[in-house]
Amino acid sequence: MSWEEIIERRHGARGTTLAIDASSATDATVGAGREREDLWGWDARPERVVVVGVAGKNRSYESAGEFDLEDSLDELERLVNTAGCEVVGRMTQRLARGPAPATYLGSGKIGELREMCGLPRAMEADEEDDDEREDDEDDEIFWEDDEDEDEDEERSRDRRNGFRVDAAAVDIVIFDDELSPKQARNLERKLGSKVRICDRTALILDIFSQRAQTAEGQLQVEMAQLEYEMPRLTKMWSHLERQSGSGAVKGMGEKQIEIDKRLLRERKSLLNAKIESMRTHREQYRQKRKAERVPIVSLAGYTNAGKSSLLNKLTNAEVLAEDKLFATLDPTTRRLELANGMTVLMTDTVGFIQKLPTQLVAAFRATLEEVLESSLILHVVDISSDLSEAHMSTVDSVLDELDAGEIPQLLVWNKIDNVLDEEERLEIEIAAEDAGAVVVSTLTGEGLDALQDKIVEIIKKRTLSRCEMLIPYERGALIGEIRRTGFVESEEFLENGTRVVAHLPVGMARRKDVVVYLT
Ligand SMILES: Nc1nc2c(ncn2[C@@H]2O[C@H](COP(=O)(O)OP(=O)(O)OP(=O)(O)O)[C@@H](O)[C@H]2O)c(=O)[nH]1
Ligand SMILES: [Mg+2]
Repeated sequence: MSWEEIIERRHGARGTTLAIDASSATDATVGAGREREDLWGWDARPERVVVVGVAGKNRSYESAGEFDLEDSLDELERLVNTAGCEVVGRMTQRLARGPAPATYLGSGKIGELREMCGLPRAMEADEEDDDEREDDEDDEIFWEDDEDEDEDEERSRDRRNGFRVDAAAVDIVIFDDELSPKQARNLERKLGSKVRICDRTALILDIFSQRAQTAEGQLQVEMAQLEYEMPRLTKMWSHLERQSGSGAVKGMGEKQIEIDKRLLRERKSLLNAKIESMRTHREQYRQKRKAERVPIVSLAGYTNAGKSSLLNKLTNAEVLAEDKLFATLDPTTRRLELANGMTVLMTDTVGFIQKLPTQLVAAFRATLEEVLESSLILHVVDISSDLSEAHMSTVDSVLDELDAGEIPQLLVWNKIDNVLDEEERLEIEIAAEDAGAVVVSTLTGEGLDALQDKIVEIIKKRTLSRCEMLIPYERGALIGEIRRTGFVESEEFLENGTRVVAHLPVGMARRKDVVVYLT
């Protein structure tokens, strides 16, 4: 049995957690679904989702630069839509100490959630078991309602009213944080078999697995999915044990878990080997590039900030740029000739998001190694978003996690064309000066010349050293190379060669074999 089959058994017949169909992950979701329904006579409507989030009291959501609970759920909804599903309801709760360790939500809220899913508020007595009571005790110790709850309830209800909640039709409940295996097990029991549960991490992993184009990307996502599934395996067999209570079945369940775990472990080492060999290949390629001494400029930023659009605009690349989260997964590199003739390699990368699954960060580290080698990171921000500060700090912390925090960074505040209010625009421009950011619009082209100048200036300052040299006439070709990798400040034709003052990459500036250094 392949590990996909194991996962299939756990998540239901259609494979992935959400059963996303590649064709449904487009804007035409509903239309495509309906068409198929007409053709085949079966219901292919998008799956209906209720999103659920919990906030802790200890976070001050009021300060700028942080996502509040509703923002985070808005983003989760966009993820759900990106995955081709439809959000029909939303539920929030503020708990003094954040999500309840046993059940994520407090028990009162779980009743409400059951109602939202078309189930009776209270569980039937025979649905409860020993494990359950123990969990409830846990709840009492760990969660208390916040005094602000009334106000929060109000907000939550407001938003919820905006949805078409047809209780009986809820297919999946998606939680805004990664659920621990214990939380997932308890919630599954409390919501019954009609409704599937899923969390933010599994949702993002599903989107990634749908979108990965290259073999390497696919392997990395599969690896991350394995890491996610491993600790959760027990869950799918424990119901057998509970139902029968018989020793024999219990034994069988345990045995099956062992077999599954072994299968997953084997798959994991196979993946590891494949990833490792691709890495070696990539390394060779990188060495080749290094030998060329062309500086690398990476694009990093929150998902949907406009990284691919910027690469396309500057280099006429044709990378897919669209109004979807995680449009880009696999890195693309293009040569970019800057205004003064200097060439850089510009690399587009996967976008970041808050609560980015750690399994993914680990799995994508190999791809993101390019970022680590770059001379400059362009940190692209959608400055027209209300959450731009929160996005920036998320990106900074992911870059830190990848050990890229020390690489020179240039903030590129994009989508300025979206800011129509003059006063707001002015404020952004003033703030940009303080932050050393360049304000641009990849849509209108505004600010892109200034951006290129700034890239040149930084690369010149950070990675080039100024030298004055005499290049013999027979080595004239070298001047072409100097122009490509650095800048020529002045040239003067002397008797025994050309006197050149130039800014060169450190490696090149030491080529004493062909150059006579004057300073
Ligand atoms: N109004 C406006 N829209 C923009 C601008 N730049 C990009 N967009 C739009 O923003 C959306 C996202 O752009 P992408 O270039 O795909 O963003 P990305 O950062 O590559 O996103 P991921 O690959 O998902 O991480 C697209 O719909 C673009 O058309 C801009 O300057 N102004
Ligand atoms: Mg992109």
